[in-house]
Amino acid sequence: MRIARLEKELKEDILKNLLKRSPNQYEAYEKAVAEIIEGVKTRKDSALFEYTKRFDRAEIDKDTIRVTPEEIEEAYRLIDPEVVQVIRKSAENIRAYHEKQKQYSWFDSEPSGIILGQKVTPLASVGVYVPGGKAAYPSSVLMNVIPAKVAGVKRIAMTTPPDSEGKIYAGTLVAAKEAGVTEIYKAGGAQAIAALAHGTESIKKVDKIVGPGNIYVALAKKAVYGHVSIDSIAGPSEILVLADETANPRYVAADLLSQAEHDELASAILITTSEKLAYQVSEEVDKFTAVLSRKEIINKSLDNYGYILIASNLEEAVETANEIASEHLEILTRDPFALMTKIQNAGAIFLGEYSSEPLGDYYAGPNHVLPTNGTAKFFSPLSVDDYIKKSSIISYSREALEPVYKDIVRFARAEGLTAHANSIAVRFEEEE
Ligand SMILES: NC(=O)c1ccc[n+]([C@@H]2O[C@H](COP(=O)([O-])OP(=O)(O)OC[C@H]3O[C@@H](n4cnc5c(N)ncnc54)[C@H](O)[C@@H]3O)[C@@H](O)[C@H]2O)c1
Ligand SMILES: N[C@H](CO)Cc1c[nH]c[nH+]1
Ligand SMILES: [Zn+2]
Repeated sequence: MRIARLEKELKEDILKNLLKRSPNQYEAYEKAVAEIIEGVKTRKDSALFEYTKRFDRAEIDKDTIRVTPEEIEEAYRLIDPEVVQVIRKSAENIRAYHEKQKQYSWFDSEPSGIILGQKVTPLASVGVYVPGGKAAYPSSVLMNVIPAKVAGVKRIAMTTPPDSEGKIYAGTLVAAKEAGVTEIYKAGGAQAIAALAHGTESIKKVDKIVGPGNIYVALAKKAVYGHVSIDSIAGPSEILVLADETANPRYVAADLLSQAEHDELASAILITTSEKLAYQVSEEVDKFTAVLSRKEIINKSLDNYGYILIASNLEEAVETANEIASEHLEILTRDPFALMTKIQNAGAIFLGEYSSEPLGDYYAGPNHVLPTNGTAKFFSPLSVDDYIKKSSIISYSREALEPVYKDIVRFARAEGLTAHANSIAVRFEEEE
């Protein structure tokens, strides 16, 4: 991996390079995505099937697009029962964590006759995109669906690309069944997002689309936003490791590669105060990569967005980490908790040498759909909040309104809105 000293210019170059991965920079893909969305919007199922044939090489029609109960039963037969057990345990952890995020309606009432409150309502329908191009992601099924179930969403329509035989990976189907998905469709990419947003003969429109995906998926979500709601746009995976001389170089290398293997556009960055560690990690990266099955993707992503940066001190390391605002941040230093308090921007923070990133991807419970491309500066992990909406509750009795109504009338008149003033004053006409 390339090793460099962390200097101001280099820091700026790296940030620019990382930001190139942002969906805002992908004009080249935008046109293709716009055409796909327009196609599905106007020609519905027929366009959806056509694009599925073109991009996934699968023959899908109105009779085969929706996954049947028999296909799900078959998936359970195909999948190793021990994997089913792990999916169940992991689902339990995810459910327990997200239950703590649940928000409840509340009402405050005062003796004067004022009731104020907030009513929490789950969204009625959600579309969950599960990526399936370069890898299958049963874990992402759990991460997207379980918070929706905890929130109380009734209709959860999942889409994921089929393989060239029109099938979906058995693990993805098992995870969907375990998590409680109500409908599963064989559709991927921008065409799936368009179908969920605009509806087709086979897929009914949803209110919100969530889930990560490649550049086509991300841009399609961006394009349909406003017509439906979306979660934040989770793009290619990222890891940033902050390490000092106490870190184990094999662990650091392994953790960097865990995210580099996702995608050629994934990013893996080490910032360390130890030059010795920098060189050791680079060696370990080479050794691991040589024997890893996804070495081609890894090599490309490391060439594109892999860096080992040597910082003069931990303050400089932390400052850079905050600017990069990585999706995942691992802290492998003498006192990780002390450093964590200085972290302003990161999607998920992993502390200590036994908290490797995949623990969060699969098992611990917090969501693995996290802000990428520097958006951890203002976005949060996917959560139960993404699946609810709130309504304000206001109720005043006559006794509560009477002492304040003239103030409200005055305020409305000050805005020149006499109908507003009238709607308050009309209730006290006899006192005027
Ligand atoms: N942030 C997260 O939580 C998270 C979780 C899992 C995966 N990911 C990321 O999601 C991404 C998954 O990407 P993927 O490609 O494996 O799967 P994907 O399902 O997102 O994309 C596959 C689809 O892309 C479309 N496509 C491919 N080439 C196309 C072309 N030339 N023109 C138009 N459409 C085309 C096809 O329709 C195909 O079905 C990776 O970047 C991975 O890092 C993120
Ligand atoms: N690391 C990914 C999010 O960036 C999530 C994932 C799913 N499976 C493995 N990893
Ligand atoms: Zn991962």
